[in-house]
Order: sequence, then structure tokens, then C-alpha cells
Amino acid sequence: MVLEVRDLHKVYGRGANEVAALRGVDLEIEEGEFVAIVGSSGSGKSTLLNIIGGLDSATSGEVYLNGIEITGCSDEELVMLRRKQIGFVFQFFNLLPQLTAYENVALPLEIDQQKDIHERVVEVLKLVGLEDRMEHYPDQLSGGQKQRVAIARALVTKPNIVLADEPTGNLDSRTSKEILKLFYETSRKHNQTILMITHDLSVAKFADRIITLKDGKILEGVDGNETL
Ligand SMILES: Nc1ncnc2c1ncn2[C@@H]1O[C@H](COP(=O)(O)OP(=O)(O)OP(=O)(O)O)[C@@H](O)[C@H]1O
Repeated sequence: MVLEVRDLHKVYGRGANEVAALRGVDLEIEEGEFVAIVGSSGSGKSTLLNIIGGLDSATSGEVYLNGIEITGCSDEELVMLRRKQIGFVFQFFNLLPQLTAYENVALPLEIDQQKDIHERVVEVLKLVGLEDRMEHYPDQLSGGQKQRVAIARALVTKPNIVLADEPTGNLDSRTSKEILKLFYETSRKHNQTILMITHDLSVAKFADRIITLKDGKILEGVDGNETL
């Protein structure tokens, strides 16, 4: 099991301002699975992803990544965990504009002082189909190409899990399909575990499994499309 979430709760604010964003979430994801979490705005998707990614703390409950309880980690441990075990892909790509595609992808390996950086960077850029755009800067790339660079950057450290937050939210439908196919193939061919959140069921349908969140809880026994 790559990811295990146990009875996760998150409460924001206090007193009259209290919001229960997660109300007892249980979740298990196996190695190589491509899982989508769907739910309407405010259902708790980002909160769940942020806690799994070590970017936010839980009020109670546990999250285990590859058997390590991340809900019990210190801030320093979380920094290392995010660097080595988690790849992030965001809606707005979050590339560094002053670095080329190659340099953006190499950065996580350089921060980690890894060896054989060149081979690995070229390998993932080929994987995402951008070997002929390595020296381009983000503003010389299309939206889909930028997202491919971001995916290459997420994959380059060989993370246990890739967390993708509305990865196609800023792309047209044809480009979205290409990016979703890339996720699908990466999970199949490279056994990469991917957890993606989206409010769009047509996007979620590319995943192996769809989980529906509603009011901070997972809906049991229903397909995503019955609830959106
Ligand atoms: N920092 C915060 N402080 C207070 N309440 C928050 C905070 N972040 C989120 N919430 C509340 O928690 C609930 C869940 O929010 P969350 O962002 O996780 O939902 P979401 O499903 O990702 O929504 P969207 O699709 O609109 O991004 C919402 O009611 C939201 O208003």
C-alpha cells in the first residue's frame, strides 16, 4: 500500500467560524494506481490533498505514505518527504520562468545533490514528449507543454506518489486529454501511483478509480457520475 488515510478530520477556525472540511476520511491507494477524487467546490478535495502532501496539518487521524506516518512528522521531516517521496503537479504549472524546461526539471535533483542528473532529466523529458523543447523557457511553451514540463519535474525524483491538483484546469479539452493520457500511461508503464483531484467528472474518468467527496466525507457505494 502506497497511501493509507485513516479517519482523517480537519477543522478550520474556531467557535462560530468553525468549518469541518474533512469529517472522517478513510482511503487506501495501491502502487501503480491512478485515482481521481471528485467533488463539488468546498467538498474538501484540496484540504485532503494538502494534508496527504504534507502541506497542511490534520486535526486528527493518520496518513501513511509507504508505511511512514506523515501526520506524525516534524516540519523538517516533511520537507525531506516532499522532496524525495512526493511529486506535485498544479493547475497553473508553477514553473520557474527564468529557467529552461531542462533546468526546471533538473532543479529537484540539483537541490538533492543527486548524481547522473543529465541522463535522468533527458529520460523524463523524452517520456513526456518534450525532447525537442529542452532549451525553451516556459513562456516559449504552450499550456500543454508547460504542464508536461511540470509532470517531468514531478516524476524526475521517482516519487512514491504524484499529487495532481486540477492538472487540466487551465487547459483546453484536447490538451487536457493528452495530459490525462500521459498520466494514465505513466501509471501503467512505470507503475507510478497518481492521485488527482478535479471537480470535472469527464477528467476523472481517465483514472482507474474514482472517489467522490461530499461535505468532507467519502460517498460509499456510488459512482462519481451519480453525485455530480
Ligand atoms: N484556510 C481555511 N480556513 C477556513 N476554511 C477553509 C480554509 N480552507 C478551506 N476552508 C473551507 O473548507 C472547506 C473545504 O475546502 P476545500 O478547499 O478543501 O474544498 P475543495 O473541494 O478543494 O473546493 P474547490 O473545488 O472550490 O477548490 C470549504 O468549506 C472551505 O471554505
